[in-house]
Amino acid sequence: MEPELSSLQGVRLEPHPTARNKAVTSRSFSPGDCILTVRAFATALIPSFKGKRCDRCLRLESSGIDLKRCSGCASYYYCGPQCQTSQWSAHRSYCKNIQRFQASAEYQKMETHERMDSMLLTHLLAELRSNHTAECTQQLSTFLSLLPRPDIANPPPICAMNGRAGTIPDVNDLFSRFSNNNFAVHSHLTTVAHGVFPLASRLFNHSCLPNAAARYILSEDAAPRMEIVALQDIGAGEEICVPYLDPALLQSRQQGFQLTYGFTCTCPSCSVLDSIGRVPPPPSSREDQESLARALRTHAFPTSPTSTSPDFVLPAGPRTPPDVLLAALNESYLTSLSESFSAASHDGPYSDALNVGMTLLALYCTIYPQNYPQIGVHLLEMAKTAWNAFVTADQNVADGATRTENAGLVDRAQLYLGLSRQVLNVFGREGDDGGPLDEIETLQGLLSNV
Ligand SMILES: C[S@@+](CC[C@H](N)C(=O)[O-])C[C@H]1O[C@@H](n2cnc3c(N)ncnc32)[C@H](O)[C@@H]1O
Repeated sequence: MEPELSSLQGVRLEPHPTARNKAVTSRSFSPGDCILTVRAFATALIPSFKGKRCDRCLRLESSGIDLKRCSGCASYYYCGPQCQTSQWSAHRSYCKNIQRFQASAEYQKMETHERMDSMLLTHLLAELRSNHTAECTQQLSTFLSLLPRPDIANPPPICAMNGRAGTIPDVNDLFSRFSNNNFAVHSHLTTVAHGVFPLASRLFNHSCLPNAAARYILSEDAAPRMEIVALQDIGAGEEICVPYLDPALLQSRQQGFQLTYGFTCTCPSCSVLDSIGRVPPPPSSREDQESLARALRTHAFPTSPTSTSPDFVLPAGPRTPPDVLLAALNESYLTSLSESFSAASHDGPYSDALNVGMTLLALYCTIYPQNYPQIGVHLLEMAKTAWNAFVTADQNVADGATRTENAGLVDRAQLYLGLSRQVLNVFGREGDDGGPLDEIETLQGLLSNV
């Protein structure tokens, strides 16, 4: 058994019929419990964050964080001498070569995802050349024990390295474990980097109705940490699954599992979609769209009197939709609801935003499992929209809304904010300072002063 597996607490591996192994709990976990915490073996910033985040700890430049450029390559940025020093032993092997490599024709002709792979592989190899600690040896042993991707592609070009190499595994062996064992590192649910976390890869299979999710902790002078958080009550002996792809990719996700990971998902959500076969397109007439939206809201919130009543509750988890709702499971329906909500919640009319926002919430609750963070973030956006509608209330009255409707907006903002807090407290904080939980407190302060 790999050394890292023997010291695990609360989780053990068991055989899985098609995925080799599965991680099961050896005790129960409650929502919000941290099941596992692991440090990144290697990371690479996504290009749009280069120069805006520290290349070592990934923290964002801000009033308290002043990034300094590496004077050797002028391509890497650090939040301070501690991050630069601890990265130096690995960074120095490619520091003098990285500019030439990234300007080269072979790098320039690569697609964005290939460049990400190239940089992540470069960083991983540099780490292996420079780091001979017991932790590094363990992480390498776990990484090499991972299932290789199904169709082994050629590794991308990597940056030339200086200095002695020591014993390093073959690049093909490393790369064959890359794409199916690679995590998007996020801050406030926005992807900022890709990272290799071997133990988490070894343990967790995918489900589109996951009972756990990964969050990322960024702290000064440390490689980012991944924490696997329980989203629901998980009994002893249950499998722990995380989402590899966004479950909202209702039609495209199965192809993603096949191409990138080489498996067919048979989770309950995929089984329902499989039994439906071809999902009809969303209706085109306004009348049919409204009737679909109404039916979806009734399906998602059967026990709630109305979406504005103080008794409004979120469902305990998604239920299979009846046939009349099948068009709502077309991926394009979610896209169009999101776009309509986003446009109206920024520019108004806010009443339209709140209306379409409730339909989008109903759809999220039909797709995502209970306490999924995207549900909480959407509820926060709903609360902000109700607040914006309230603060522009005089204008609304001029536009024909009654004063009673406007007074109800504060109660609605409060209701959505409470539900958002309930969901996001389970996922907890991740990434940079600030973020949704702080925004909730700011809005709470404003609401309390009305
Ligand atoms: C990150 S590894 C997961 C750990 C893996 N079970 C093991 O024993 O090492 C990813 C690989 O596990 C398999 N896998 C993950 N989730 C699966 C699922 N829901 N159904 C079937 N295979 C799955 C696929 O082969 C995938 O490429």
